[in-house]
Amino acid sequence: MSGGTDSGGTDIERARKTAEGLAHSPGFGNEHSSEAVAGALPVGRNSPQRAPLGLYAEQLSGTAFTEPRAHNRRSWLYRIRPSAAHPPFVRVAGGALRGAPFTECAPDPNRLRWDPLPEPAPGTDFLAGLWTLGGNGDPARREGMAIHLYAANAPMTDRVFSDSDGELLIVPERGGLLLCTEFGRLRAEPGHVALVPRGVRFRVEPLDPEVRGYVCENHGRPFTLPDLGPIGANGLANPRDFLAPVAAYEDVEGPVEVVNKFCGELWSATYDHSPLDVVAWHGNHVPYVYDLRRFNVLGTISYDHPDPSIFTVLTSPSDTPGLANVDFVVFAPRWLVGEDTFRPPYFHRNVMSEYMGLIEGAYDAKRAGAGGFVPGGGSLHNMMSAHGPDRETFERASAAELAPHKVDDGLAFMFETRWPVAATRQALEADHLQQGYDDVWRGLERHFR
Ligand SMILES: O=C(O)Cc1cc(O)ccc1O
Ligand SMILES: [Fe+2]
Repeated sequence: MSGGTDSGGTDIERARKTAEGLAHSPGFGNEHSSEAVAGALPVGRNSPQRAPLGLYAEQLSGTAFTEPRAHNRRSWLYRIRPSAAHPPFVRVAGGALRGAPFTECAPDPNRLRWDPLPEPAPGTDFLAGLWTLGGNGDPARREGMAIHLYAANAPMTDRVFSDSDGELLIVPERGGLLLCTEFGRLRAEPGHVALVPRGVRFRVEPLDPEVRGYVCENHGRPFTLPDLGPIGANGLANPRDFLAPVAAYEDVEGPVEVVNKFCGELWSATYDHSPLDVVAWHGNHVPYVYDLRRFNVLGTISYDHPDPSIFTVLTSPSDTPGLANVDFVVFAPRWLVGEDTFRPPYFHRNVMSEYMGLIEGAYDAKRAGAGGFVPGGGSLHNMMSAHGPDRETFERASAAELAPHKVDDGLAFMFETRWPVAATRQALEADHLQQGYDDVWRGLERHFR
């Protein structure tokens, strides 16, 4: 064993220790390079006749070879054994994980809201703890998205996961995660987001006894930073705040299960070694973490409530300019100063479909607390469904004195997608689906005279 990492201990104490002081390679979309052993990365070419130190060279593509340079994503991995050395994959059960096409139930035009997931059974790891709420599109056509939640209390032991159907944007809400990936290790705490690119193998170790959060599975084009247009050269999420890992490999001989999500189903093959055996790598198809508190929130300094696109952290573009396959949007602490303005989110009907989650505290359009919009819960406002501030919020904000006011009691987010989200049967039949959500808009008085 060498290379500056241990052989993948799996208890929480050990994970916490190894997560502290992790080194990173900063930047978004740039060419990173990293080697855990000096001299492991070939110089001046990707595929020398014999790669350094007896390693195997392997390319991992996130975009077609021929996509424009500005969109192209790929990495070169230098590993102890090539990924190709494996027995056949066989279908395995997916637990509460569901995949597109989402045809179990008719897409529902009603406003829906859920409480947090129930506690998982002891020994539930991240993969077993994934629970699919719904989705749209088709991973086989590389379009659309899925919304999952997770609740786990155990490390993934002797197994790793990879998703051929898309990249995974992980949004921890409770407890920290250590992500052990082919590219190295990342730590993601509540308030951070972590992205695992399409096809990258990884294992999750909880850093706390109970972990919980959300996952956006993006079947479409990889998330990128939104253009800034007239905002200028800086603002929103700044590229240097995205942190890729540095190379850290496991040299483990022994059975490790690789579970692969492929066209909506899970498949498994047991390798005779750890596939997290990448000693060096370079490229731009890489995992990363981003601290949402670094988001540079912009908004009005005159009047009116800007559309929430101003809060876009990451966007997965579609083939139609300006139309996202899915956007990831954050509602971070900010000052509200709009004059003669209804300051919370307005009433609206949106052609896009909105799933909202809450990482901590409260959201400024909805009542918090039991039966309201609570951390770990979520709401789905599908295409054209009428929503906006609940009655309490409307009444309060219509009467409020408009002094400058800081909204700093919560962190909410939205996955906003171009197509309606069809909820899974388990989501529509769940005990934690709130009954009577429509009532939050009941009693909005007639004031017209
Ligand atoms: O529905 C929501 O709460 C999300 C949202 C927020 C906002 O500020 C404006 C529009 C919008 O859809
Ligand atoms: Fe909305």
